[in-house]
Amino acid sequence: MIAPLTMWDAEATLGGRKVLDGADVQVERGRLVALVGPNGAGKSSLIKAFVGLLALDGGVARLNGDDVTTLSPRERARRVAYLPQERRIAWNLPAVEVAALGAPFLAGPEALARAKRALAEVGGAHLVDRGVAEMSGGERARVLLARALTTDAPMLLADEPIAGLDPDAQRLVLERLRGRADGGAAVLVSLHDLALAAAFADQVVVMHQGQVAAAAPPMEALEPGVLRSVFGLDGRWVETPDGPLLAARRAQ
Ligand SMILES: Nc1ncnc2c1ncn2[C@@H]1O[C@H](COP(=O)(O)OP(=O)(O)OP(=O)(O)O)[C@@H](O)[C@H]1O
Repeated sequence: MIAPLTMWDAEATLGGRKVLDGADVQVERGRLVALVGPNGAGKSSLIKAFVGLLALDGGVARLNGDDVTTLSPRERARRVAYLPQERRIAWNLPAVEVAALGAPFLAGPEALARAKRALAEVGGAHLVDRGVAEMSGGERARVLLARALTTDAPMLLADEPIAGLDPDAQRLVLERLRGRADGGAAVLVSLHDLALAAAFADQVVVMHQGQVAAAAPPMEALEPGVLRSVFGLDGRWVETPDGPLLAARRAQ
């Protein structure tokens, strides 16, 4: 059966620069895939291409078998929840109303109830009635993540969902995303923390200069050769009872 999220041989250009250069990615139902890579590697571009916000020059991005560019915005929104890297929210609305925007297909009270549940899921129950313009960056990030979870779509793409969160919240959010995958969703998440990627993902896709440098179970994808050639790190993995730890220093 075809994976819900599939991208083949994707090519894309921004400002005259090739930002995707033959990228292949698949995310199966029930899987959490971590997208990692240095700054500028093309992670956001790849995620945007999946939701149809970046046009491909070549290749194809499919949502449940359909080329994303053939789907209406409404149909895209039904199929995929998207958390952009950009955390700006223009209006100072209460958190619950912002989170409810993730469920435009539901009646108001139902959307608000689901939004409240999603806020509680990400440790934001206390934020429900607070205006989003009067929040810290990490609090606002939780509200936007709740908006994506409110969608309840079978595919979930999150661009750096744990950036700016405290260590406890980082793990909480990854546990929730893991939970969505365990519940049957196809989840693709870009991350900079390689140890958390290794701890939570079924598979790690390493991007480098618009290409997929490795795609495999975490330890295999993030082997010392890849750590050195892609990230410039001399690194090795140490197994601990609490999960794998990365011991690393900048390569000389
Ligand atoms: N609007 C734009 N115009 C021109 N070039 C862009 C634009 N947005 C991104 N780029 C370039 O595209 C390349 C890929 O950027 P992208 O944001 O996909 O990387 P990323 O892996 O998500 O990086 P980061 O970890 O820093 O978020 C980079 O070289 C970047 O400079």
